Parts: sequence; C-alpha cells; structure tokens
Amino acid sequence: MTSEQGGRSSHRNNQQGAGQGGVRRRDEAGRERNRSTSRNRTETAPGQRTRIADPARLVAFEVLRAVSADDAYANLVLPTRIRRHGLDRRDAGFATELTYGALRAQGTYDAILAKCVDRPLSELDPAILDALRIGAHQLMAMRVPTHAALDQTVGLARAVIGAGPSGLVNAVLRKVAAKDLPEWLAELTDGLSDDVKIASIEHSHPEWIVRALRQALVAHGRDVSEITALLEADNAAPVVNLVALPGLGDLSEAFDAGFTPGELVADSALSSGGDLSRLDSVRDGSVRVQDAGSQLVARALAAVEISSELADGEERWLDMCAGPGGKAALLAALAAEKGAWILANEPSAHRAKLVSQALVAVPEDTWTVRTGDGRDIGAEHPGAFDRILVDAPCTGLGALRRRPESRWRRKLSDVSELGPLQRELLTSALDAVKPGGVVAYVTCSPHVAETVAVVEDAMRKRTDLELLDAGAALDAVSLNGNLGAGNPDSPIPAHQKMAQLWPHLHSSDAMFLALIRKN
Ligand SMILES: C[S@@+](CC[C@H](N)C(=O)[O-])C[C@H]1O[C@@H](n2cnc3c(N)ncnc32)[C@H](O)[C@@H]1O
Repeated sequence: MTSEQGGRSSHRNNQQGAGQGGVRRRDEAGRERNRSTSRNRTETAPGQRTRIADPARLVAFEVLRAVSADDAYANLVLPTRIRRHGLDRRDAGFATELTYGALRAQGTYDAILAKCVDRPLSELDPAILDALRIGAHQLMAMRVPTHAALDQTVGLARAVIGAGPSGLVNAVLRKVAAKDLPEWLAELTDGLSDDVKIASIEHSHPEWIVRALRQALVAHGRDVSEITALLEADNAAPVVNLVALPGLGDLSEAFDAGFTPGELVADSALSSGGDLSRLDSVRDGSVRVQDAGSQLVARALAAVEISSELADGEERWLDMCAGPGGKAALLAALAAEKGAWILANEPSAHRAKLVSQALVAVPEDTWTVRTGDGRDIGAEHPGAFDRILVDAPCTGLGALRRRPESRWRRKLSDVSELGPLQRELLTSALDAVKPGGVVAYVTCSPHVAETVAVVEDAMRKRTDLELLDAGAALDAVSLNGNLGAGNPDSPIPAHQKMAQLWPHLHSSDAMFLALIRKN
C-alpha cells in the first residue's frame, strides 16, 4: 500500500473509529481518552477488529520505516509525514511522542521483544519489527490503554503489512503486555553484574556509548554515578532553545507566544514546542533555534581575550566547519557588533548554501561564505585570523536527545575514523590563527577520543600554544557565572583548562570546549 492510500484510509478511520473502539479521541496532551491505569483485557482478539490504520500511528510507522530502511533522519521526515496525513495538533503530538519514544527506547524494546519472539529479531521482516516497536512503546511508556495499543497496532500492521503478519504482531504484543516496564527490566537484568550492560538495557543506549559517557564523566572530574542522570537526560524530549542574534533580534514576539527567558545564556528563550514558523522574527532569521550549549561556546570564543597587540585592528574571524550555520550566525552577529569580519567555511556545497541562509539577517559586509576544505586554510592563509572556531565533525554523542535514531546508527569505529580529520582541522586552524589569537576546538560529543585526546595531541606537537581556561570563559558569558563546566581540580593540568557541558546538568547538548592561544 502506498502512503497516499494509507493516508486516505486513515482519514476514514479517523471519522469512524470513535464508534468502533471508543479510543479515537485524544486529550490536550495527545493521549487517548478512556485510558485506564489497570490493564484492560478485551474479549475480541484485536486482530479481528480494527482493519485500518490510525493516522498518528501510521505516521510513526512510516517514520520508523524511513529511518531503518532509508537511513532517514526522524526529525526531518516526521514533519513532512504529519503534514501529508493532515494530523491535527493532538494527533501530531501523539505521533511525535510515539516516533521519538520508540526510536530512543529501541534497545530496551528489542530486548523485551526478543523474549517474546521465537526467532532472532534479525530474522523478522523489518516492517514487522518496526510495528512491534511502536506497539511496545505504547504498552510500556505511553498512557494508552492496553486494548487500544493492541487493537490499533494490530490494525496498523493488518492495513500496511498484511493479515498474516498482523497475527504475529498480535501474538507478540500480547506477550509484551503481560508485564509492565519495571517487571520486564527486572527480568532482563536479573543475574547481570556488569553496570554497563545493566545501564544499556535500562536506559536504551548501546553499551559502547554507555562506556564512553562514563569515561567522559570521569575525565571531566564528575562522579561515574552521574551516568544514570545523563542517560535519562538523553531520553527526555529536549526543549526548544531560541537565540536572538545580538544587535539584530528581539525575543518579545517569542515571549508573547509562550517562550520563557533562557536561564543559561543572554538573549535566549525556551519552550517545550510550538509552531516556530509563525514567528516573524524566526522567519526573518534574526531569532534562531539554537541549543544553549552552542550559544555558550560561540559567545565564549567571541569574548575571550586575545593578545593586546591584535586588539586594535579590525578582527578577522574564521568558522572553519560552518555548515549548517548555527554558530556562524551567532558569531557573525557578535562580529558585527565588534566591527569584526568572519569567513564561514564549509566543504559541502549544499551545507554552504544553508550557511548563507543562516546568515541572512546579518549585514552582508560582515561575512563571507567559502566552500572548501578547512584543512587547506592553514596553508593558504597562515597567521591570518584573530579568532577561529573549529566545530569539528564528530559522532554527535552529545546531542542524542535531539537525534533519537543516531545512537543506533553510530558505531564505535566512527570515533577512530573521525580522529585524523579532527586532528588535521585543528592543526590547520593553529596554522591559520595569528600569534596572539585564539582557536576554539568544539565538538557536540563528550567522547574523550574526540575531545581531550585531540587537543592534547595538538599541544604536544607545538611549543607555541597555551590552553586558556575554557570553564572560566564559559562562566564569563553565562547568566549565572558558575556553570561548573570546567575541571579545575583535575590531577592532569591540561584537563583543568578544558570544559564540558552536560545535558543532565545544563539542559544543553554535551558541548566540549578547549580554547588554545598561539603565542
Ligand atoms: C559539527 S558540524 C558544524 C556545525 C556548525 N558549526 C553549526 O553550528 O551549525 C561539522 C561540519 O564540518 C563539516 N566538515 C566536514 N569535513 C570538513 C572539512 N574537511 N573541512 C571543514 N569542514 C568540514 C561538515 O560538513 C559539517 O557541516
């Protein structure tokens, strides 16, 4: 069945469904009415009843299919499917919670499903597996009555996969529904003594990521027991952060629309959702969606002291890895305020275009976009820039909240594959910065192989470099002045100067920042 056919049948279902099962209406939170905390049992087998797909569940199913079959990004596919199926606000909220929840908790649900299926999950038709994951999330984590979760998921499977598979979906989900999540977790972790394995099952992260996050916490002077809070923060829906570009943007329209002032960084605002495209200030580019951690690292670079010998002339800044342009826009606005100029470099032509679009609200004489390899800039423009941002390509392990599928797509080998590029980009930046100027090395991953190790390697190779106190630089541009992102008591002197933000402490992405001055 094509998605168009699915969409039409789902609309029919939308109108008829209330009469069929009494579960078609959703409340303000997008949850179905008539829900019950007790486990509802039905006389009729679910597969016998609903034969057409509920549109919200169909959207979630289509997004999971696009993610697993086409390597799509859920955050890009979901809005288009919501529009295509004409979901109203409540159904869109339900579809979003179902899609992101099923993707984030996929590891836990697959472990549960493996106990309920009589063959390895890898031998199941991937479409059936995606339907089972959607069913599991409703049963384990959403306040959907059991009979509705079963009936509607089996109906979805019948409509879009076929009658035969829907019988399997029905049988498996009935087994899943026999226990609640704490009971399943107790069974899955029974007899295990490895904390990493247990956390991996309970908090649905691959084991290698749990290990890497534990190591990163310790490297930055934090207690390893914080891992639970960190993994939980990765599984929570992130709030939307806005930044008003300094000197250009104004948040009053966002506040009128229900946003609240950001507590971490100036000119920022927060909201748990809402239609941003209705805000003129967002449409004209003077107010932008940007994580608070990204705002902080960009502001820290713009504000940090460079040599007084450089301070008199017009400053030249470089954003070496600029696509899609989030930090470039904030840096360019800050550069405009200071009378500086910025070159935003990006090798991908498509992403370079996004950078130009991101910069649209900033006066044009302040910035230039270059399409090219950042590794060449050091040789082409030695000693040319006062401030350089290297926001290096990385695994993105610090932004798992926003990219629900990425923890399953990323591999341990990605870390070692990215290492040489990260080192070459930093080397190029250190060649391109003026003596007395500063390079900010930034990643949205806290993995020590992508952060501390890359910076330490660069420091070992040259004698003209000095690490500035990145924790203090972040504090200086924060609203509370005491983020606690630095590690001043580390026994390793270099670690005292590097800073790491954390989702569970700062409600931001896990951005890493090192500030290196060339003497
Ligand atoms: C983490 S993203 C940067 C995010 C960006 N600074 C922002 O705030 O929107 C890394 C970027 O580096 C780019 N990149 C990859 N290889 C590169 C290279 N050799 N030179 C420069 N940039 C590169 C990627 O295309 C990607 O756009």
